[in-house]
Amino acid sequence: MSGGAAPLVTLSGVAVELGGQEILRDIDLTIRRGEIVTVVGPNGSGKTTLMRTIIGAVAPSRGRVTRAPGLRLSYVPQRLAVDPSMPMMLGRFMNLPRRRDPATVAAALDRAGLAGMERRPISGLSGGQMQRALLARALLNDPELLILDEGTAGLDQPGVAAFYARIEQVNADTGCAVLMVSHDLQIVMRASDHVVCLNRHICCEGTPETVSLSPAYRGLFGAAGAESVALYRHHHDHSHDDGLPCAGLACAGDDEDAA
Ligand SMILES: Nc1ncnc2c1ncn2[C@@H]1O[C@H](COP(=O)(O)OP(=O)(O)OP(=O)(O)O)[C@@H](O)[C@H]1O
Repeated sequence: MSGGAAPLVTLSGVAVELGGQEILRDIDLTIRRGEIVTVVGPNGSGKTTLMRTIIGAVAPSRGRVTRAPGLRLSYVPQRLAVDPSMPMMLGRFMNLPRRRDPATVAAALDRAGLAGMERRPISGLSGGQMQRALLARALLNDPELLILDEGTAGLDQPGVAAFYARIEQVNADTGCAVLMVSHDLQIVMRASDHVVCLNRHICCEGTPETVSLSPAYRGLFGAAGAESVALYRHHHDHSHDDGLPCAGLACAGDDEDAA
C-alpha cells in the first residue's frame, strides 16, 4: 500500500502508564488506509496495551492518539470463550449483541470463508472456523481498520497460513487497513506492508524487506529468515532503563537510525 495513503490513526509521542508503571513510551506510529501493519515483540512488551490504546480503551499518559473522523474500527479478539454446551447457531452468534440484516451477515460470513454456515452450531466449529467466525463478526460494520490481537493463537501452521491468506484477501477486496499482533513472523513478514518491533518503545520498524535485510535481523534469523520464533528469544547487546531485553534490531533508543 502507498505510504502516502490517508492516515487512519496516528500516535505522536505516546506514553502509557498502568498501575503506576510506564508500559509504553515515545510511540510514534501512523496506520494508513489500506495498509497491513504488524506489531511483533516479546511477551510483556506492550503489544496488547498498544492495541488497546489505539482503539481508545486505554488513555495515553503523554502524547496524542488521533483517529480519522468517523473511523470504522473493528477488533478481533484472540479468542472468545464459548460454552460448548450452549446451543447457538452461527447465524445467531452473528446477530449478537444486535440484530443485523441477513444479507450483511451472509456477506460477512462469505468474506470470512464461512459462506452458508448460518445454521451450524458454533460448538461444532473447529478452531480455525471459530477464528473466522470472530473475523466475520468484525467485518459486519465494514471496517476501515481491522485490528487483530494474536488472531491465530491456538491454530496449527496450515490454520495460521489459511487465516492470514484470508486476512490478505479481505484487505485486497475491501481496502481495509489491518493492524495485527502476531507471533507468526515468517508469515507476517511476507504479508505486511510495515513491521513494528515493540519492546515498550519502538525498537525498529520498516518494510519487511528493510527489516529482514538489516544485518541485525540476519544475525538473528539467518539470511533465509530462519525461524520466526527466534524473534521472541533474541538477545540484545544493550540494556534499557526498564530492564527488559530489547529486539536485536536497530533500536530507536540507540544512536542508529530508527528507520
Ligand atoms: N492494567 C494493568 N495494570 C498494570 N500493569 C499492566 C496492566 N495491563 C498490562 N500491564 C503490564 O504491562 C506490560 C505489557 O503488557 P501487554 O499485555 O501489553 O504486553 P504484550 O506484549 O501484549 O504481552 P504478551 O505477548 O504476553 O501478550 C506487562 O508487564 C503487563 O503486566
